[in-house]
Amino acid sequence: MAASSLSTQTHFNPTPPKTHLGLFNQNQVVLYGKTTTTTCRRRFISCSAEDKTVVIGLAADSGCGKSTFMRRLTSVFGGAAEPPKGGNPDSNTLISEMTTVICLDDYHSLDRTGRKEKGVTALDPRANDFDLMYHQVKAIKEGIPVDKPIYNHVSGLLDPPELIKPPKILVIEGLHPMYDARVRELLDFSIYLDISNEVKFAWKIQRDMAERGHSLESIKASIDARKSDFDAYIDPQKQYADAVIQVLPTQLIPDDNEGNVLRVRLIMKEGVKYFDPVYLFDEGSTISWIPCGRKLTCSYPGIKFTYCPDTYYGHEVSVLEMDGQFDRLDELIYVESHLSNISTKFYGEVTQQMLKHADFPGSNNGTGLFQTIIGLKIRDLYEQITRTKTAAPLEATKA
Ligand SMILES: Nc1ncnc2c1ncn2[C@@H]1O[C@H](COP(=O)(O)OP(=O)(O)OP(=O)(O)O)[C@@H](O)[C@H]1O
Ligand SMILES: O=C(CO)[C@H](O)[C@H](O)COP(=O)(O)O
Repeated sequence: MAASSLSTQTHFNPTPPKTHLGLFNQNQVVLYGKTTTTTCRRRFISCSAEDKTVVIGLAADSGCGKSTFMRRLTSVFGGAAEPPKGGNPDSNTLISEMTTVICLDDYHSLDRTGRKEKGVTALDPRANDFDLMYHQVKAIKEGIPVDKPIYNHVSGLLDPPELIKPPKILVIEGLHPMYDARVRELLDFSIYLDISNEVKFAWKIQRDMAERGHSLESIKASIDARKSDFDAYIDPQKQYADAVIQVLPTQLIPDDNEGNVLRVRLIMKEGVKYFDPVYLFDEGSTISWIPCGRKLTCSYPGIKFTYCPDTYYGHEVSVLEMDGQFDRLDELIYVESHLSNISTKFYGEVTQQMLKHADFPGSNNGTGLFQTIIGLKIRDLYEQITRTKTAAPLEATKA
């Protein structure tokens, strides 16, 4: 089915007969309710290793900066990310030359009315179809196009599906990319955006009051209504993430309750294939650095970086922390020059990326800085994986 034919907004049952899902093989399209035959990308008879899509998972609660992060990530790969051309205007998918970002809300098995009737939130696994998510992400990873459902956030209904062709890099973003062990296994790299309750509340107010006309009480009520499911189903996923970006109130201003200045921690798991954690000055040491002085303009409360080894859910990690905010973004080059393993292709690339998107939320603090660095690490990971895949057949021929 062509994406261009998918513009109606009728109620649609997203659960395909299980038998169809069990049938697909390397040369089949995993469709919503039926399976058809196709060939892999690059006209191979069957999919070879180098055809396989690299899959990245990004987990966070709603309103925690996933879209902003995605814009920074896709920009690292160049080109604008846009919804599928001629498709459903309410599609949640973003496609660029190298990347396709799919929103896991599309795997809601209950629409807005269905959730209300059953008394479950969208965070509850019972409102989501993990079997379909698993089979479709697996198929895409293997180079097979899929017919993915669409959850329409405007109508609250499940729309007819859209065709997703295997990209070079697939990002699955949403509430549950690391919830189901089978989906987790498919991820080449995973990120969790861990936004503390105070900060989440401040961001929600900023967006939902200013942009969506919601009242303070209704925002509070919606956060409270999701809290127990968030704690039960979303938050535990951070233990599986290869990198966590944790966003907390500043410690530079005693008893700060403004929420404007942030303390942001980049928690990076050690021993992850194709991922070398970033470090400050000296790998593995414990460092505290206040760069404010001649090279960096800092108004109150200044900027403080820390770097140290730690453990996180029983894993060895490196933690890089930035508390405070930049006054002048162009001076970030001074900080960048003291960071190592940032996977840049030229001196100043982090600063250039940050300046390019100076208008994005978080560009003057650690959220923007660490999201940009993770974007560069993902590019590096992708390049290493593809290099390995193309080198492997050559090695085999030599042997
Ligand atoms: N780093 C940041 N600093 C300050 N505010 C931010 C930051 N990131 C996001 N926000 C605020 O949070 C709001 C939500 O961000 P964004 O749309 O990126 O989140 P999301 O997780 O994609 O949300 P949803 O899932 O609800 O679509 C933004 O409008 C902005 O007000
Ligand atoms: O947690 C969410 C992820 O974005 C949404 O609340 C969920 O997808 C339901 O969406 P809507 O509120 O538009 O019905």
